[in-house]
Amino acid sequence: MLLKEIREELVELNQALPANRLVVWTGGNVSIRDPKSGLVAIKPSGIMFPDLTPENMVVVDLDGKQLEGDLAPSSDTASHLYIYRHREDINGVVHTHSDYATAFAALGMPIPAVLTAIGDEFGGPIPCGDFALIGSEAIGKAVLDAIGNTTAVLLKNHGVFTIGKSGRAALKSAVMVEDVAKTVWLAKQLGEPCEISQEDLKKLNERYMNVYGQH
Ligand SMILES: O=C(CO)[C@@H](O)[C@H](O)COP(=O)(O)O
Repeated sequence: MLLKEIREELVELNQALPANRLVVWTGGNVSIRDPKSGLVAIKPSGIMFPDLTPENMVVVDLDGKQLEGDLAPSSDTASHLYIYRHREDINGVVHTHSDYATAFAALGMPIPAVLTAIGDEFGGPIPCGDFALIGSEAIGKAVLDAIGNTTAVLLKNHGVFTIGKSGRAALKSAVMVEDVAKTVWLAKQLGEPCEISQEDLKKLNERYMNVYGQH
């Protein structure tokens, strides 16, 4: 069986979606690209998260040819693959419908850069990309058209897509998006949140990426 360790990690990352309250029922999906082979492992479509196992993960090549797995792959497979084909630096893609971030998406509204946590993690506002129908690579194109240099994007009327150098990095971005979306939503109930300057956003992001934590 191909990609044993990646399959195990992929189950863990997919199950982290409901555990972090980023999805309900069978919503959302995670994929990981194996940097060595270039193959992608992705969640099967419409399966309850507790029923995901390393064996029922689906392995596809970058053109979408199913190499392993008996179940149909995630509905968003073509879009994940579009992202991997166009971004060699990305090895993890996460899609969620997390509540607060998706409320912004329902309005087609970016999340403004009004918290240091947004500067740290995203370096600026979290953009909102165009509406795209589910089932083709259109969502992947909308993600890359809007995402710029950051790791998260809202898709209008839909939800959240995040990308990362690894599946875990993409998951972290998805958790952070929901956290800041909630705080910004709360702030908007009290008034108009204050934007952080471009200069300070850049400084926050550089410190977080290069100094924060253990180096
Ligand atoms: O919103 C969508 C489709 O983009 C998904 O999040 C589905 O809700 C889950 O689809 P599968 O990955 O299970 O096919």
